[in-house]
Amino acid sequence: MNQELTIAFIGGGNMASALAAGLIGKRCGAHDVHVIDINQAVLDRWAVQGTTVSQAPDDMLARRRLWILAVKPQYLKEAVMQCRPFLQEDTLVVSIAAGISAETLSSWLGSDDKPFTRIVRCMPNTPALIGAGASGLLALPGVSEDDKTVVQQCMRAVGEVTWVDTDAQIDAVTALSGSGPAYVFLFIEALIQGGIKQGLDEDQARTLALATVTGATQLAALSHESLQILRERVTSKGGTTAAALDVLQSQNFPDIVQQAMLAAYTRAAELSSEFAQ
Ligand SMILES: NC(=O)C1=CN([C@@H]2O[C@H](COP(=O)(O)OP(=O)(O)OC[C@H]3O[C@@H](n4cnc5c(N)ncnc54)[C@H](OP(=O)(O)O)[C@@H]3O)[C@@H](O)[C@H]2O)C=CC1
Ligand SMILES: O=C(O)[C@@H]1CCC=N1
Repeated sequence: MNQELTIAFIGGGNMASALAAGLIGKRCGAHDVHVIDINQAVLDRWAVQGTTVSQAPDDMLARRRLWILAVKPQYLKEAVMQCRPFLQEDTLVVSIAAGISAETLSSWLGSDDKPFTRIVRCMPNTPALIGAGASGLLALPGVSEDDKTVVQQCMRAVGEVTWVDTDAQIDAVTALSGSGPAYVFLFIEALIQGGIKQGLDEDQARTLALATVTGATQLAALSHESLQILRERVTSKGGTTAAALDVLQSQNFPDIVQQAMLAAYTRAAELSSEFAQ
């Protein structure tokens, strides 16, 4: 564990909690983490874990090397402006906010003649809570290789990591893995409801649905075969799976998923232009 790493979460809600659950104990101790959140009930939940907390930025923030900006995009500029006076030369800023570009953050954190460039945009997801997350990362040019390593090691502590080159690609990561757990949860909910409609009780349907999605995912990850081959192995000619897949294909299931992803991507771009500069 790297005891040198000190972290501040600006915004201590769902995603900050998921990240901290993976980071505390692996990358830092609870006492190395400072949480700033306007909501006292949220802070009370953090304080019992042994982190320091405050409702507004203070000197503790200046003493935290890694800042993780974790408020909703709509509140990010206000939060950044409140935190900016505490920024140090060696502060490394990671923003997990959907849609807000690295360039916009750079202008908020810096001044016209000196934009702040030690910024990494990160798009994580909530399975980070159990160390099974997936994150996309984008570094501004001011980020050193050492800083990139720090961020990469943090995010590796909570799951898979991939670096991308553009804000548009971070929006694509948002549409795929950032929002993706919600699509999968909806699919599992539908499987459970389908099982119940066909006569299973809720516990049975839930157990089978979760085991099916986990098993299929693990098989896909461990197998050397393509997803298409794995799918075809389930699909006996004239059998039950073929009947089900016919319905999914005729309703354009792949297209529906891609339309949903496009809506997420488009919303990220909207947030970007709404809050730019
Ligand atoms: N949830 C997810 O799956 C993912 C979220 N993200 C991104 O993470 C960010 C946080 O999302 P999420 O954790 O879901 O949101 P939450 O609303 O759960 O958490 C944000 C917290 O920040 C607090 N807050 C608001 N304004 C300020 C401020 N000025 N200073 C300090 N704290 C403040 C909020 O208080 P209050 O509730 O009282 O307003 C809330 O407790 C978003 O930008 C989102 O795009 C990225 C990937 C996945
Ligand atoms: O819904 C959102 O906007 C955030 C970003 C990705 C997941 N949750």
